Amino acid sequence: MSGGAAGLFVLVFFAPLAFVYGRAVARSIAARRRAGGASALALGLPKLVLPGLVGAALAYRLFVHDAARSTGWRVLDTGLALVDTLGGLALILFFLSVPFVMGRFFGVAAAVLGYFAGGGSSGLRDGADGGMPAVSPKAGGEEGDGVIMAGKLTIAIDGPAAAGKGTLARRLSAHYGLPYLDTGLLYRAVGRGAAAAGIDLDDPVAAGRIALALTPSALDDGTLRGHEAGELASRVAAHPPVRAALDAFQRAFAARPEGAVLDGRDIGTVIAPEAEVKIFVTASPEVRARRRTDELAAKGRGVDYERILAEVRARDARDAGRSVAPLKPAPDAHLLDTSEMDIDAAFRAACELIDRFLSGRNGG
Ligand SMILES: Nc1ncnc2c1ncn2[C@@H]1O[C@H](COP(=O)(O)OP(=O)(O)OP(=O)(O)O)[C@@H](O)[C@H]1O
Ligand SMILES: Nc1ccn([C@H]2C[C@H](O)[C@@H](COP(=O)(O)O)O2)c(=O)n1
Repeated sequence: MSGGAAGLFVLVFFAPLAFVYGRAVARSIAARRRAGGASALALGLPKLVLPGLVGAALAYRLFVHDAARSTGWRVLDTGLALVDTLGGLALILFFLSVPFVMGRFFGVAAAVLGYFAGGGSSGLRDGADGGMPAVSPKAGGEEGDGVIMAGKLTIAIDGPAAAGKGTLARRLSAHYGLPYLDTGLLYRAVGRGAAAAGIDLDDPVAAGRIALALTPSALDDGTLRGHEAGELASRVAAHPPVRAALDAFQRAFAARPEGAVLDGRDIGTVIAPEAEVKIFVTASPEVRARRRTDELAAKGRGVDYERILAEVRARDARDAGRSVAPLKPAPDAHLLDTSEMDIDAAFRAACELIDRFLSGRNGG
């Protein structure tokens, strides 16, 4: 076998091992990036120095060695001989060095492109990460309504209770063919889990433990969307350990290569500050309470508008007043006040904002 063919064989043979190692490198860069804020490229480049040198020596040995002739320059010839010897040594150790070199390059490239960004702090894993299935990987299994997009599009929707975030987010997800994550559902599952376990909802450590143990099956409970689970959610959501435990899953979802739609309270400010489009949906407390009352009445629940209004106000105050990730618009969010808009009008207004962004990006 020629040197080139042997080299190709070695690369293909070690590709699976390099993939596994590279994925670990990408995850570690993603975790450090979240902790320190530096870019994936800045964190990844130093990791390429040693594998770069070893890789160059290996490549020289595998692909150039046979063809190498004297250049007539003594210093250069000595240098190349040294490189050749180093490559030979690396070849001897190739069981270690080839997957290491390939894996490092693959891992840094994956981290820069945003793959494998999940840090794995809770039992939840984003399906894009090769782990457990995502909450809603596709918009109800539909393709987008004929919208073809080039490049990532993450849409962050935030706003107070009953503002219409979920209604809008689901329609945008279907329209643009993006996966959707209702982040409130995560906090609802933790609140419900904490109540079921009989722990004190104001105990941050105990609630944090429930969040760490959360698995996707806990999200299947249809009653989580109810009013009571919302109140429990709002209480446990104020605890830093709870938010920290749910952080990696949400960030990984937002960082999917194609993008995603997420709705919640801190998507534009904390979870996906790099989102391409951020919308802060709001409406007056009276309008929101009216919508919620009508929604519950339509389900046959006897509800009192004044009580719902008081609860909406109390939830707003708790969500906006907490010290971690409070409800507030990101500085670059578009405000969408739907007090005077029906669902279709709110959807059209959001699409206008998003389409304007897309056409600007495409140079249109
Ligand atoms: N623009 C709108 N006009 C009229 N009704 C609306 C509008 N947007 C949403 N609704 C209705 O208001 C109710 C609350 O909407 P939705 O559940 O989407 O709000 P949300 O912000 O996701 O609430 P939560 O904070 O509980 O997650 C639903 O009954 C929905 O159909
Ligand atoms: N990103 C999020 C999402 C939700 N919460 C908390 C605060 C809410 O009152 C509660 C329920 O959310 P909903 O389902 O009504 O959107 O969960 C949060 O703190 N951060």
